[in-house]
Amino acid sequence: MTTDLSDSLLSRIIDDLAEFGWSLQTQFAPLSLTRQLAEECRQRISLGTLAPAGTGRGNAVAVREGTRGDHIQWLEAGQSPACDGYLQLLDELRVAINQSLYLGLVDYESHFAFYPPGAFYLKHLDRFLDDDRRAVSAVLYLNEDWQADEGGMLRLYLADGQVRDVLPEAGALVVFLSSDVPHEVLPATRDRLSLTGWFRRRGDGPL
Ligand SMILES: O=C(O)CCC(=O)C(=O)O
Ligand SMILES: [Fe+2]
Repeated sequence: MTTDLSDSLLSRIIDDLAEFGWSLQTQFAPLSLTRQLAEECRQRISLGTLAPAGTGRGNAVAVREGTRGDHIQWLEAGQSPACDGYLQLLDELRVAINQSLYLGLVDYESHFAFYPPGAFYLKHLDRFLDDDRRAVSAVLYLNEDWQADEGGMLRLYLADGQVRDVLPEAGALVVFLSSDVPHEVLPATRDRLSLTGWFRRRGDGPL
């Protein structure tokens, strides 16, 4: 298997997850890849293929402007070299997490997300009431030269009571335990692009 992620990067993420329940790697993906992904996201926005995100699943899915204002489109393998390159990196991370932390992660589901200026996502947990397969959340940001005064931070409420803000700067990957870390997306003054996804365990029930 090709290894595009360095051993030291993988160990930092795994050690952080085990010790703190989250990890931020500001230089996870190369700029060449995040530029292609940002370009692809912008094309999809202009083609109108991103749709307002719902919250919840199945019958519970509802587009509630008050809760989240992002537009999303799910990724599928084979759509573009950039998307496949990203999915390959995340799969490497999935295998490394399984080898060290025995989480039994079987796949990774991911979508492009576009927050227009002013859009936000209120404080929530990345777990559905009827589906506990999402175990580890991972978000890659695609925005070059993000300034703190432009807002758009991901605010994490950690188990030890600390609150941490993450800038959505291109190339940065934030990873956290889906059931343990409530978080919110603060409104920004500029477009905010990302790839948000979840490593999943095998489900217990018939779904
Ligand atoms: O974009 C982010 O920083 C986080 C997005 C998020 O929390 C979600 O889509 O569940
Ligand atoms: Fe979330």
